[in-house]
Amino acid sequence: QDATTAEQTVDAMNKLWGRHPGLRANHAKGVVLQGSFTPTPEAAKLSKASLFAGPAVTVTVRFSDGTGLPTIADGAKEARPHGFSAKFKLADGGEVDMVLNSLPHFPVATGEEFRDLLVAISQSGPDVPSPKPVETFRASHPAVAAAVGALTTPESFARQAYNGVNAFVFVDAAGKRQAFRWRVEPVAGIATLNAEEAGKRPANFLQEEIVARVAKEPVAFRFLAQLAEPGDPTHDATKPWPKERRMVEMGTLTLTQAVPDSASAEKALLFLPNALTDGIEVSDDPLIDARVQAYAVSFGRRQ
Ligand code: HEM
Repeated sequence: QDATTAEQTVDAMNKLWGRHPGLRANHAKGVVLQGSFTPTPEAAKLSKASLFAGPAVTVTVRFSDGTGLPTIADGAKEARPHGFSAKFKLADGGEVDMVLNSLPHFPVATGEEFRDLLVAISQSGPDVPSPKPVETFRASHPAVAAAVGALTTPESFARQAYNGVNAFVFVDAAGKRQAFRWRVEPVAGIATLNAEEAGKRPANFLQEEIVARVAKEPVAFRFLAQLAEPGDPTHDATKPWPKERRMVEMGTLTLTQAVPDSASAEKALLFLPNALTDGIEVSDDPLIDARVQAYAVSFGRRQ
């Protein structure tokens, strides 16, 4: 993907949601917490990454609402998908990032298509006659309706499952490669609100609830890797793999405290889907590079 696509994508986000100094072009509203990740013995068999060799490492997590609107209500339909970003601090000084959200799969397969979708939305205001550009786009991209239709509003950031959507590749000590997708499940279980309940909640209920919850008790998530079988597409994030694919338990993340000054912490943070370590690699999914470029453009604009 050429660099202009990323610029055009962030331009489209800024047009849709406004440009807010110091804040992210997408997932602008968030909250930062801290904890640790403990790998399972199975994890070390799949990947030689030091992250899975143990002992536990420190992790910074940012939960977020969708869109670049910094004051969006957490219960709004547009605040979905909710985001989950994690930065693992390795013993060797390196870092691994995981940038997940609550979509079961992505609405489009490439960065160019995502830019086109955002542009179509920005050209489809209430006064535009049908078929609006976004309606035409959705008609030719059925994965959009399937992805968006599966979204829900959680009762808590701690009661939501998050998906990696993009495929990555584990490399084990013998050099064997295994494509996988991340799935993060809340130990407290999934709990969703219906539209009416979500609409009645205070604007910051998810942000405030997670801070209050972690002050009382640790908040834990299971990290699962869904393993691809030969023939499963790794280059197309619109295509979920069959449900019966093996899910390997890779470890548990336990959040133990909110970061005292979340606003300044999130300003300094940049999560990149290709920030990996020896033993975890990118796949042939073109969205990964598209994301990396767009996140860098957004980061540059929010300095
Ligand atoms: C071509 C596809 C995509 C583009 C262009 C895109 C673009 C962006 C941009 C520009 C930001 C703001 C980055 C920053 O300022 O740090 C962002 C944030 C984010 N995106 Fe994406 N995104 C894409 C796909 C995805 C996918 C597939 C996921 C998850 C599965 C995802 C999850 C997130 C999350 C969780 C954040 C907030 C990061 C944080 O907490 O700092 N995005 N995205």
